[in-house]
Amino acid sequence: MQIVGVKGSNWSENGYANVNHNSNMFDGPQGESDNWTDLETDLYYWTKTLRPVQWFPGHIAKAERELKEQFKLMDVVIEMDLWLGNRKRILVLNKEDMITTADRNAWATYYARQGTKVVFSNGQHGMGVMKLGRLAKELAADVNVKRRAKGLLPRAVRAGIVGYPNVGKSSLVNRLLKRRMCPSAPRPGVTRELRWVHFGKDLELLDSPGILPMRINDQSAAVKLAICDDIGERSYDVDDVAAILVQMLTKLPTVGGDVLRKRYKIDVDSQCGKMFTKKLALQLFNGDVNQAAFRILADFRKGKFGWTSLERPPR
Ligand SMILES: Nc1nc2c(ncn2[C@@H]2O[C@H](COP(=O)(O)OP(=O)(O)OP(=O)(O)O)[C@@H](O)[C@H]2O)c(=O)[nH]1
Repeated sequence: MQIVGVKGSNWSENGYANVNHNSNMFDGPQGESDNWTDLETDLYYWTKTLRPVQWFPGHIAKAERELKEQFKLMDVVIEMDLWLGNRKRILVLNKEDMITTADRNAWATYYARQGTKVVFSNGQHGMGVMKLGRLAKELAADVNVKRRAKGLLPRAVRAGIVGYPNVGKSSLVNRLLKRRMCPSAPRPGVTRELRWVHFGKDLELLDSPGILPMRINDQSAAVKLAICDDIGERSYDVDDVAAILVQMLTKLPTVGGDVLRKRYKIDVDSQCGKMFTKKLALQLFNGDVNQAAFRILADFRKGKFGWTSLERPPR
C-alpha cells in the first residue's frame, strides 16, 4: 500500500503509488528514471519555502505509547511500511489495486534485494489476505516451538498491525476476520484505540491507530503523505499541497500537463501550481481557491488523472 523521504528512516519507502496502466517494465528507459530523480530534486526546492507540513495529534502520541507497551506481547509485527524494533515482520503494501505491474515489480524487486518479505494486498477485496494470515502464522511458528521445548503449551500467535494512517490496516483486519470488527473510513485517524481481536484459535491481531513519526525533516515526503490523504488536513496548507501536486503531475513521466489541461480546460505551467489553482477557482468556485485546491486533491485521490506512482524506489 497506499502504499507507500529519507532512506534509513523509511520515509522514502512508503510505496504510495497509483496506477500507470501503460507501463509494464520495472526499470524503464534511462531517461525515464532520470525524470523521476529530477522530480525529487524539484520537489525538494518547491517544498523548501512552504509552511512545513506538521502534525502530531494527541491520539497518535497516546497510541504510540500504548503500542510500545503492547510490543511486549507481540510475536510478529505486520507492518504497513513503517519502523519497529527486532520483531519478525511482514511488510504489507496495501491498496495494490492502485499500482501497476511495473510499480509493483519495482517495489517487490527493491524489497527482495533487501531480503524483506512483502505482501501486496487489497483491503477492500481481500486479495493477499490469506497469504498474510499464513505468513504471520508461519513466521511465528517457532514461538511455539520454543514454548514446547520449555514444556509450555502452544498459544495463539500475536501479530500487531502497524502503519501510517489511512493505509488500510482496519480494512485488512476486517478482511482477515471476514467481519467488520474494526472501524474503517476513507480518511486518516479513524482508529483511535488499540484493539486485540482473535483470528481463529491460532492468531491474535492488534489493530492500531495510524502512526506518524513525531518530527519529519523531509518535507517532500510529508507533502506526498498529505497528497495521499495520510495525514489530517489541519496539518498542512491545502492550497500549497494542491499547487505542488499540480507541479508534480506536470512533471511526472506517467502523467504530464496535458492530462490536467484536458480535465480542467486550463493551461498549466510546471512551475506555477498556484496560478493553476487560482484559475480553477475562478472557473468553478467563484474564486474560492481553497475549494479548488480540495477538488484537485480529491481528483488525484480518485485516480482522475490516470494512475501514477508519486515515487519509485531508489536504485
Ligand atoms: N483502493 C483501495 N482502498 C482501500 C484498500 N484498503 C483499504 N482501503 C480504503 O482506505 C480507507 C482507509 O482504510 P482503513 O482500513 O480505515 O485505514 P487505517 O489504516 O485503519 O486508517 P487509520 O484508522 O487512520 O489508521 C478506507 O476507505 C478503505 O475502504 C485497498 O486495498 N484499495
